[in-house]
Order: sequence, then structure tokens, then C-alpha cells
Amino acid sequence: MQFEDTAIAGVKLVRLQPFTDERGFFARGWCRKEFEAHGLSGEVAQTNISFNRSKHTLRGFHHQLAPHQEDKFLRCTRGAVHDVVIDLRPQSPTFKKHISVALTGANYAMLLVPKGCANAFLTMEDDTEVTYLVSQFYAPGAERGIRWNDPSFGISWPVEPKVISAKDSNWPDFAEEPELMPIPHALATS
Ligand SMILES: Cc1cn([C@H]2C[C@H](O)[C@@H](COP(=O)(O)OP(=O)(O)O[C@H]3O[C@@H](C)C(=O)[C@@H](O)[C@H]3O)O2)c(=O)[nH]c1=O
Repeated sequence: MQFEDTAIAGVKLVRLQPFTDERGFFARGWCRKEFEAHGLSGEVAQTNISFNRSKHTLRGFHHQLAPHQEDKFLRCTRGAVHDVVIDLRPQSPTFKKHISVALTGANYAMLLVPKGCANAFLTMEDDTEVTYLVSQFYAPGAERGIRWNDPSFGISWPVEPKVISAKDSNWPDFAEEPELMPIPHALATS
């Protein structure tokens, strides 16, 4: 596996190192030893599969508050996504900056999203599947989000989303203290 730094500290693009022969190739898709050798946690609590029927489906941005913060390690196993990561760590030199990466079934690129960053992706093909490992269990009460078009971040998406959940369209405007922000689905039931 080859680990490449991105413009946001701790967000790594990981590429396969394939052993190719007449059958095709073999490559490691995740390795605790290699993660630890790069100073990264090799903890895995869940493997998640996200299937998206239509292109231009948007999921995110999502992150979990401490003590449930997660490292996520994503790969698009079928189709293609435009993945965006926002740095939400106030002490980081790239606080509030974002990066975008194309993850596709064909390029096998993988993305490590560390604790304190929020992740979202927009599918670019029908029948797109993303598989990802997360280091913490899902904790709905600790989940927070950023609206895909929140003006605080000025993110330029390749196209407007056509399919998006009510939760993700209604995240409130970004506030620097996310623990004080209301959760839209909690508001809806109060
Ligand atoms: C994320 C998650 C959801 N769920 C449930 C809650 C809900 O009923 C249903 C769908 O949840 P969501 O709408 O939040 O799923 P989704 O929008 O796909 O959430 C994901 O978005 C991408 C961008 C990420 O980065 C992921 O970490 C994750 O937050 O699945 C779990 O049971 N476990 C989980 O780990």
C-alpha cells in the first residue's frame, strides 16, 4: 500500500501496490501493521457498505463528537464518487479547509479520513457502492453534520445533488462549537 499525504494533515490517499500476473492482480486493501508503521491507528469497529441507486446521490457531511470520533477508511468498490473531506479540528492549520478526491471502482484509490474531519460523497454513476472501515461504533447521539452547501466552506461540487436525505439537507449552518448544535432529526421529534 502506498500512503500519500494530502493538503489536510492526516487525510491520506492510499493506493494499492498490485502484484500482477496472467490471472489479474493481488493487493492488500488494509493492513494493521502498515497503518501502524505510518503512525495511524489500525483499529476497526465496523465495516459499512453504502449502496446508491442513482448518480448524483449525496451523503454527508458526517462526523461524530468525542469520545466517539472515528477514523474512516473508504473505497468505492463499484461506480464512482466525488468525495470531500472538511477539516473541523480548530487547532489544525487547515481548519475549515477541504479537499476533494475521485474514488472509483476502477482506480481502487482509498481515502483515510481521520478523527475530527467530516466526510461526504456525491455519486457520479448509478449503482455506486462505497465500502468503508470505521474505528468506532455508530453513536447516533454524537453524530453531527455539515450541510453540503454551507456557505462557511464554499465547496464547489461537480453537479448539484439530486438525491439527498432530509437529515443531510437540513443540517444547520456551521457553528464552531458543534456540541452545541441541534440535531435536525432530534428537533423534528421535539
Ligand atoms: C452510519 C450508520 C447508520 N446507521 C443507520 C442509521 C439510519 O437508520 C441508517 C442510514 O443512516 P445515514 O443516513 O446516517 O447513513 P449515511 O448517510 O450513509 O451515513 C454515512 O455517510 C457517509 C458520508 C459517512 O462518512 C459515514 O460515516 C456515514 O455517516 O443507517 C447505522 O445503524 N449504523 C451506522 O454506522
